[in-house]
Amino acid sequence: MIEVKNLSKRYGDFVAVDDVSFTCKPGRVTGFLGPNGAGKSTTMRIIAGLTPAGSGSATINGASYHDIPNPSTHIGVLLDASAQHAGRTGAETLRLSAMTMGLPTSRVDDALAMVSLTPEESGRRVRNYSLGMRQRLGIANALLGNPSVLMLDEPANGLDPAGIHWMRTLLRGYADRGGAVLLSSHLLSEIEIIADDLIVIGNGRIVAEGTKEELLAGTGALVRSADDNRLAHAVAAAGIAVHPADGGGIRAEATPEVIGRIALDAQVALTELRGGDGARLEEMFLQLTEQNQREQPQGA
Ligand SMILES: Nc1ncnc2c1ncn2[C@@H]1O[C@H](COP(=O)(O)OP(=O)(O)OP(=O)(O)O)[C@@H](O)[C@H]1O
Repeated sequence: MIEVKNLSKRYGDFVAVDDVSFTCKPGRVTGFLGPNGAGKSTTMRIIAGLTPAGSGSATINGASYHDIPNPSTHIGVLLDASAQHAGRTGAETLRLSAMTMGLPTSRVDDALAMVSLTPEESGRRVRNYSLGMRQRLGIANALLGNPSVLMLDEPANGLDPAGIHWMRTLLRGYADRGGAVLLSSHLLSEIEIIADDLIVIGNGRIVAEGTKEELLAGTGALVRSADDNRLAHAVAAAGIAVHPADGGGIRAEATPEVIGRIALDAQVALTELRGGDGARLEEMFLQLTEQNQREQPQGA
């Protein structure tokens, strides 16, 4: 598993990762969600030993990357699927990787089979690969050493819905066999499909974490009515927190039953009433994204 404790990283005065702690557990697919520039790649690069931590620690199965004798047999990493050599075939790419990692080249066929790349496809040059095939090849590369931990930076980037479902099946199977997966995304919709657990990061800090069910359940109610102002006053008068909802209507921190009862008493006709459906996570994420766009450092 991956354990990150009080990890921080500065670039000059800019704090890219700020006291980040989380655990990525065996048997679980953990989604690392945050807008562009939130600090996901920096955290992953530190875990993979490519960027030194400012302070704090990141360990894989209890040891930091540089202290593991043959790291690729513990952690498979995909940080940039477009970084593969375009002139080599997929199979050549993997054979070279296997040799570099000191692994038998027999692992190449296993890894290709795991990501469903056919012999015809793996015999093609990478320059002729679709984005989806590049992602598959990158994941095959990460799986070569039969590691117990997989760490993938934006693996679903650019994949179509079928590709995303394929990835979910692959990662689900891997986690069901006891593996721990950490994958990042800047899209809530991707993470919702693929991950079991979520870590949400914004401006270098963890802002929410928990199981997908916990975070997406939301406790509130979304309500639209003939008179949202009057309803909001009635809800507030009942001592319930109320906020404007994205796209109109209001979001109240109570169950739909309670809100329905208040609307009835206040004689406000409802046009829509439903459970929060993760609206809070979505709103929080939208706010983070907006905030982040304002707070990008100069020249970054
Ligand atoms: N080598 C560097 N020097 C200066 N600033 C950096 C460096 N690497 C990253 N940063 C800054 O740190 C912040 C976090 O970047 P990071 O790449 O970790 O974010 P991210 O969440 O992975 O976003 P993205 O999805 O855009 O890759 C960004 O503002 C970025 O500009």
